[in-house]
Amino acid sequence: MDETKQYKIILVGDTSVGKTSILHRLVFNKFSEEYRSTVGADFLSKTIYQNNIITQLQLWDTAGQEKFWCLTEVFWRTADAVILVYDISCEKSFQNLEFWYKQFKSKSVNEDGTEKSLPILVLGNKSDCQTRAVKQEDVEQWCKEKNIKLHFEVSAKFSNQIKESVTKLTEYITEGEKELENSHYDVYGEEEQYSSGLLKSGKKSVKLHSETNRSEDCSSFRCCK
Ligand SMILES: Nc1nc2c(ncn2[C@@H]2O[C@H](COP(=O)(O)OP(=O)(O)OP(=O)(O)O)[C@@H](O)[C@H]2O)c(=O)[nH]1
Repeated sequence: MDETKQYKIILVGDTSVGKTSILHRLVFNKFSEEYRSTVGADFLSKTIYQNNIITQLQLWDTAGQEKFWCLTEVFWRTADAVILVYDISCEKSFQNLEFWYKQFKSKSVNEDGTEKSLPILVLGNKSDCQTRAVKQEDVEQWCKEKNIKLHFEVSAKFSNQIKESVTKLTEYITEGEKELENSHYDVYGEEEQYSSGLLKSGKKSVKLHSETNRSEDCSSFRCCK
């Protein structure tokens, strides 16, 4: 019988960087130019079949607008990985990665209060934009400082590197687990199958987190869309 794994992955990043668009591309293979801000958090699910392992991803789309952010320690306690998203055409969205990094670090603690070390994927979205404002090497340097191994530039609009990056993150989580079990796992060479479906739409109560400041976000600059 196939083994089944379930992972909860949380996307965070400034408003308008394209978190919802990335998930819609990944799950429904669709893209919309329209912008509707996320309130609270929603999740979409996706299943990956790989090496007789069925991996069910619960992908949480969170609000980039601080006033709609409502993620508590309890929510983060069950997280298996985080995706930090910035917009390659908006410098502020990259600068604010530090804010998002600190936010989730402060929230993702174990029950005994010790820090949880979650796998992190950094995505620079809107790689289709002509107006680049964030240098790839600056992001690489930032990732290096934080010991983050996974960084991709992606485009939700043109479906560039979305599937690949999330698959890589899934492999990374699985590898980490296997390492703990001290056994080998071959992640390459098997066909993947993706299923989609909106399982739940959450409009959560609003709680303002103001312990760490961040710069003005992308929405006020209206970067490349
Ligand atoms: N050119 C381009 N535009 C994109 C891309 N991804 C998203 N957009 C546009 O950027 C805008 C914001 O996208 P969303 O996916 O709603 O952004 P979000 O990060 O979920 O925003 P919040 O819900 O406020 O946190 C929309 O107008 C999208 O059409 C992309 O890859 N390329």
